[in-house]
Amino acid sequence: MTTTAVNSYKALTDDSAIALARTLDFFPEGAKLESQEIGDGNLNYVFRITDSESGKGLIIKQALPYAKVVGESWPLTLKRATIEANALRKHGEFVPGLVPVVYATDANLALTVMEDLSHLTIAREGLIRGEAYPNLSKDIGEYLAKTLFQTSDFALHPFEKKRLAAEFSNPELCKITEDLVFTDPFFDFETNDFEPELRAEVEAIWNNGPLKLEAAKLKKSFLTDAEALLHGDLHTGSIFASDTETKVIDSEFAFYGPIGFDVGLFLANLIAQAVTREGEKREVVLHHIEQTWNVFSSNFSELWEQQGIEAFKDTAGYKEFVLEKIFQDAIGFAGCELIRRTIGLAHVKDLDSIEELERRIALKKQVLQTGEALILKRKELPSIAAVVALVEEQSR
Ligand SMILES: Nc1ncnc2c1ncn2[C@@H]1O[C@H](COP(=O)(O)OP(=O)(O)O)[C@@H](O)[C@H]1O
Ligand SMILES: CSC[C@H]1O[C@H](OP(=O)(O)O)[C@H](O)[C@@H]1O
Repeated sequence: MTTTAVNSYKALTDDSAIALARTLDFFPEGAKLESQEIGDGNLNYVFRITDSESGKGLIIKQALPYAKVVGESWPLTLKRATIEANALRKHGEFVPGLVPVVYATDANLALTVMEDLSHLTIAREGLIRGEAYPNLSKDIGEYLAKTLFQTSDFALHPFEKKRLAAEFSNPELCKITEDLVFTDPFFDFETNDFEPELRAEVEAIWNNGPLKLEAAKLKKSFLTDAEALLHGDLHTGSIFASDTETKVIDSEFAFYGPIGFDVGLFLANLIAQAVTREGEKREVVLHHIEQTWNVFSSNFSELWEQQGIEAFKDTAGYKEFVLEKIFQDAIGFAGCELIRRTIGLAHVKDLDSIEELERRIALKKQVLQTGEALILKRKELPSIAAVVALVEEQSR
């Protein structure tokens, strides 16, 4: 059910969200509906509409014409709602169990109406509370392999791949990532945000020529390597989880980019969680880091063998070359994400919620060092086990 009425843009209120929900063929006529705005992200409104008798609910996500976290001084395209809904649907073709169902969209109102996942927890929140989420890395490894392989030139006719790349052209949201992940943290720019206790480490980054050169190369890859339809912002706050289920949401940053970007962002957010833990609880997250790559690469390899359409697919060494490039990109992108989540505009709660200043600063210094090492050593690290060993080494 896609809404067809021609509406001009207006921000929803609880009342208009309920009125809109009534027009969808979802709730019984006369149902007692309640609305709550539950958005906790940086950009959009999210209304949860529930039938107070049955408890049944749906989600209406609305993009604002600006970035919510900054306000009207940062205008932002409403087209991101269409990108998000279309990316959820496209990825859902390959991993139907790992994304929410999209029930309806309205491009003019910048709305996506989707499955209510409130029985799950945002993975970042659960991980901060010490949850293990036993299926998380297996599911995300599979999500990454299937969505990225199936939207790449290795699986699609070149006309279809280029049609999709044009459909998912997303310059304004890409610009946010180009600035906030790849540029601003490496310069003395106003958007950066860090504790005064980190100033010496931050200035060392701004003055580190070899590090900046590698960050520039990674930015170039992000700008130019149109390899597959990415999620574009795959952090643990974009994933709902429980012990048995995993669902990826919030794909408004989707575009055709380097496969390693989605992989690297997820790994970085696991690393930012791992460093906050000790003992067995840390081992759980370190295992997720290894398993994500292992499941991704074995699924990707299997898809290559069984469904690949590339003429060179059986040429000795080509698959290994492709996987090695993805691995090195992923490790470098993970390094950039770790740095930006520590000193850039948008931080992660895993680190920021540590109340004791001394511990928070010590862990942030460690994360910065890990980020730098991942960027600089990405071509020397032979395996995901070596990446985990590097994370461990930085903790000592
Ligand atoms: N399908 C859903 N079911 C239940 N809650 C949701 C759903 N989608 C989003 N939310 C809630 O809204 C919050 C913000 O959603 P998100 O898509 O991350 O917004 P933003 O684009 O602003 O980051 C999520 O952290 C979650 O709490
Ligand atoms: C001003 S956008 C900052 C930051 O927010 C986005 O994340 P989310 O929408 O999940 O909160 C994205 O990571 C951007 O880099």
